[in-house]
Amino acid sequence: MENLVTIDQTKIEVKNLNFYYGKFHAIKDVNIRIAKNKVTAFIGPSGCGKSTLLRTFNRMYELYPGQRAEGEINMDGENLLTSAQDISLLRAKVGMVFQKPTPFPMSIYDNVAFGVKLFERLSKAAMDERVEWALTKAALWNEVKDKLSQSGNGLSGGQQQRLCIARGVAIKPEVLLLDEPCSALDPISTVKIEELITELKKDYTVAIVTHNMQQAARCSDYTAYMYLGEMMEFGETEQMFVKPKRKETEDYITGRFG
Ligand SMILES: Nc1ncnc2c1ncn2[C@@H]1O[C@H](COP(=O)(O)OP(=O)(O)OP(=O)(O)O)[C@@H](O)[C@H]1O
Repeated sequence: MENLVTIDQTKIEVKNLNFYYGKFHAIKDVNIRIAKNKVTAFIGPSGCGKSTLLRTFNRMYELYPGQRAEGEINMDGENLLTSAQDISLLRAKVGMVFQKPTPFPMSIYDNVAFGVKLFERLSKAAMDERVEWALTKAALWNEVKDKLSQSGNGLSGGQQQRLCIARGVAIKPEVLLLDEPCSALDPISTVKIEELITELKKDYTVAIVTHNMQQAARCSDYTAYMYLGEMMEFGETEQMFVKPKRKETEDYITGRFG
C-alpha cells in the first residue's frame, strides 16, 4: 500500500498511527503517504475516522483534553507528533478549511489579512497585494473586489467557503486540509471549489474528506477508503473507481454499502 507513492513524492508520511478519544480507539494502525502537489481524497462511511485522521495532520486534536495520537506523522523528515516546533507555525504550514464556512466577524479584507498578520509584517501595499492574490487563487476576487470592507458574513454560503479557502491560502501553507468543504454548498459553488482544488495542487499538497464519490473521482489523484478506523484501501483514484481491489471498497463507491 505504501509503495504506490514513493518517499521522494511524499509530503506527509503517516506511520503506524493510532488515535484515541479517551478510551475509544478511533484510528487503528494507519499507514499512508500523502503525495506532494497532489490531491488525496479520504472516503468511507460516517464515523470511520476521516476527519479524525485529517485533524492529526496539524495536531488540531491537541485543543481537546483526552484526545491523543501515537505513531509518526513525518513531514519533511520531522515527526509532527513529537516535534517541539511551535504549534501555530505548524498550523500555518498545514492549513485547514472546515465543513461549514466560518468567516470571522470582520470585513472580507480583514478575514484574509488576519492570519497573515500573525506571521508576517507586511506594508499596507504588500498586504493589499497578498489579499488580492489569495482572493484570486480562491476564485473570489472578481465577486468581492468592490466590497472588501463589507462583512464576510454578508456573502453567500459558497462565497463564504471560498473566503475561508482564501484565508487558508493567504498564509501560504504547504498543505491544505479540506474537511467536506462542499457539504453546505449548492452545485454551482461546488463546481467552483472543485476547479479551485485542481488549481491549488500546483502550489500545495491537498487532502480532502468527502462524502461525494463523484467529487473524489473528479478532483483527486489518490483515494483512501477507510472503515471503522482502519485504512482499507489506498490507490490511484482512477484505479480505485474503475477497479477497486476490495469488494468492500466497490460496495461503498457504488452505493451498495450498508
Ligand atoms: N470528540 C469526540 N469524542 C469521542 N469520540 C469521537 C469524537 N469525535 C469523533 N469521535 C468518534 O470517532 C470516530 C471517528 O469519527 P470521525 O468524525 O473522524 O469520522 P468521519 O469518518 O469523519 O465521519 P463523518 O463522515 O460522519 O464526518 C467515530 O466513531 C466518532 O463517533
